[in-house]
Amino acid sequence: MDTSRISSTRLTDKKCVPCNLKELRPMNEDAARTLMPQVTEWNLANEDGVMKLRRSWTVKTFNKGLEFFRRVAALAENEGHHPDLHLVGWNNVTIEIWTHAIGGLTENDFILAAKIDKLDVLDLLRRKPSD
Ligand SMILES: C[C@H](O)[C@H](O)[C@H]1CNC2=NC(N)=NC(=O)C2=N1
Repeated sequence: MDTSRISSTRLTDKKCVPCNLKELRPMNEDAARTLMPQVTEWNLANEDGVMKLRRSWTVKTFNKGLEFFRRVAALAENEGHHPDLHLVGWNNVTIEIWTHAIGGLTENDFILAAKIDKLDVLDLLRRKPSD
Protein backbone atom coordinates (compact mmCIF):
# COMPACT_ATOMS: atom_id res chain seq x y z
CA MET A 1 0.00 0.00 0.00
CA ASP A 2 1.25 3.47 -0.81
CA THR A 3 1.16 5.34 2.49
CA SER A 4 3.11 8.37 1.29
CA ARG A 5 -0.02 10.47 0.93
CA ILE A 6 -1.48 9.59 4.30
CA SER A 7 -0.52 12.35 6.71
CA SER A 8 -1.61 12.70 10.30
CA THR A 9 -3.68 15.71 11.21
CA ARG A 10 -2.18 15.83 14.69
CA LEU A 11 -0.26 19.06 15.14
CA THR A 12 2.51 17.37 17.11
CA ASP A 13 3.20 15.03 14.18
CA LYS A 14 3.67 17.91 11.77
CA LYS A 15 6.63 20.17 11.03
CA CYS A 16 6.58 23.92 10.45
CA VAL A 17 7.00 25.08 6.86
CA PRO A 18 9.10 28.12 5.89
CA CYS A 19 7.18 31.36 6.48
CA ASN A 20 8.37 32.99 3.28
CA LEU A 21 6.24 30.73 1.09
CA LYS A 22 4.21 32.87 -1.32
CA GLU A 23 1.00 30.89 -0.75
CA LEU A 24 0.98 31.39 3.03
CA ARG A 25 -2.16 33.24 4.16
CA PRO A 26 -3.36 34.16 7.66
CA MET A 27 -6.18 31.89 8.81
CA ASN A 28 -9.48 33.43 9.78
CA GLU A 29 -10.88 33.15 13.30
CA ASP A 30 -13.14 30.19 12.44
CA ALA A 31 -10.19 28.19 11.13
CA ALA A 32 -8.16 29.11 14.21
CA ARG A 33 -11.00 28.00 16.50
CA THR A 34 -11.10 24.56 14.90
CA LEU A 35 -7.48 24.02 15.96
CA MET A 36 -7.83 25.43 19.50
CA PRO A 37 -9.00 22.06 20.96
CA GLN A 38 -5.48 20.75 20.26
CA VAL A 39 -3.87 23.57 22.26
CA THR A 40 -6.35 24.04 25.10
CA GLU A 41 -3.89 25.83 27.41
CA TRP A 42 -3.43 28.63 24.89
CA ASN A 43 -5.58 31.71 24.41
CA LEU A 44 -6.48 33.30 21.13
CA ALA A 45 -5.61 37.00 21.26
CA ASN A 46 -6.41 39.70 18.76
CA GLU A 47 -4.06 42.68 18.85
CA ASP A 48 -5.01 45.40 16.39
CA GLY A 49 -6.45 42.81 14.03
CA VAL A 50 -3.47 40.44 14.33
CA MET A 51 -4.44 37.10 15.84
CA LYS A 52 -1.90 35.47 18.16
CA LEU A 53 -1.62 32.48 20.46
CA ARG A 54 -0.68 33.31 24.04
CA ARG A 55 0.13 31.21 27.10
CA SER A 56 1.70 32.00 30.49
CA TRP A 57 3.50 29.96 33.13
CA THR A 58 4.82 30.83 36.58
CA VAL A 59 8.42 29.72 37.06
CA LYS A 60 10.32 29.18 40.33
CA THR A 61 13.10 31.69 39.69
CA PHE A 62 14.32 34.16 37.06
CA ASN A 63 17.02 31.69 36.03
CA LYS A 64 14.47 28.94 35.57
CA GLY A 65 12.63 31.33 33.26
CA LEU A 66 15.78 31.65 31.18
CA GLU A 67 16.16 27.88 31.16
CA PHE A 68 12.54 27.64 29.99
CA PHE A 69 13.44 29.91 27.09
CA ARG A 70 16.51 27.83 26.24
CA ARG A 71 14.34 24.71 25.91
CA VAL A 72 11.77 26.56 23.79
CA ALA A 73 14.55 28.08 21.66
CA ALA A 74 16.00 24.66 20.85
CA LEU A 75 12.57 23.52 19.67
CA ALA A 76 11.98 26.73 17.72
CA GLU A 77 15.32 26.47 15.95
CA ASN A 78 14.51 22.90 15.01
CA GLU A 79 11.16 23.98 13.56
CA GLY A 80 12.51 27.14 11.91
CA HIS A 81 9.61 28.99 13.53
CA HIS A 82 10.04 31.36 16.44
CA PRO A 83 7.86 32.62 19.29
CA ASP A 84 7.99 35.94 21.12
CA LEU A 85 9.36 35.23 24.58
CA HIS A 86 8.51 37.47 27.55
CA LEU A 87 9.94 37.12 31.05
CA VAL A 88 7.82 39.50 33.08
CA GLY A 89 8.21 40.45 36.72
CA TRP A 90 10.98 37.81 37.27
CA ASN A 91 8.76 34.70 37.38
CA ASN A 92 6.11 35.02 34.71
CA VAL A 93 6.91 33.45 31.39
CA THR A 94 4.55 34.47 28.61
CA ILE A 95 4.87 33.17 25.09
CA GLU A 96 3.12 34.65 22.09
CA ILE A 97 3.13 32.97 18.73
CA TRP A 98 2.06 34.27 15.36
CA THR A 99 3.51 34.36 11.89
CA HIS A 100 5.26 37.69 11.59
CA ALA A 101 5.85 37.34 7.85
CA ILE A 102 2.12 37.59 7.13
CA GLY A 103 0.82 39.31 10.26
CA GLY A 104 -1.48 36.53 11.45
CA LEU A 105 -1.87 32.88 12.37
CA THR A 106 -0.83 29.91 10.27
CA GLU A 107 -0.72 26.22 11.06
CA ASN A 108 2.96 26.74 11.96
CA ASP A 109 1.91 28.68 15.04
CA PHE A 110 -0.34 25.87 16.24
CA ILE A 111 2.34 23.25 15.56
CA LEU A 112 4.84 25.22 17.63
CA ALA A 113 2.33 25.75 20.47
CA ALA A 114 1.44 22.04 20.54
CA LYS A 115 5.13 21.09 20.64
CA ILE A 116 5.88 23.61 23.41
CA ASP A 117 3.11 21.91 25.40
CA LYS A 118 4.97 18.62 25.05
CA LEU A 119 8.26 19.97 26.47
CA ASP A 120 9.15 18.68 29.91
CA VAL A 121 9.32 21.92 31.91
CA LEU A 122 7.66 20.81 35.17
CA ASP A 123 10.97 21.10 37.05
CA LEU A 124 11.01 24.84 36.24
CA LEU A 125 7.48 25.71 37.31
CA ARG A 126 6.39 27.20 40.60
CA ARG A 127 3.06 25.45 40.26
CA LYS A 128 1.56 23.10 37.78
CA PRO A 129 -0.14 24.90 34.86
CA SER A 130 -3.62 23.81 35.95
CA ASP A 131 -3.28 25.04 39.60
C1 LIG B 1 12.37 31.56 6.28
C2 LIG B 1 11.88 31.43 7.68
O1 LIG B 1 10.84 30.52 7.75
C3 LIG B 1 11.41 32.78 8.24
O2 LIG B 1 12.42 33.73 8.24
C4 LIG B 1 10.78 32.62 9.58
C5 LIG B 1 11.64 32.38 10.77
N1 LIG B 1 10.79 32.27 11.96
C6 LIG B 1 9.60 32.90 12.01
N2 LIG B 1 8.85 32.84 13.09
C7 LIG B 1 7.67 33.47 13.17
N3 LIG B 1 6.93 33.37 14.29
N4 LIG B 1 7.21 34.20 12.14
C8 LIG B 1 7.89 34.32 10.99
O3 LIG B 1 7.41 34.99 10.07
C9 LIG B 1 9.14 33.65 10.88
N5 LIG B 1 9.84 33.67 9.79
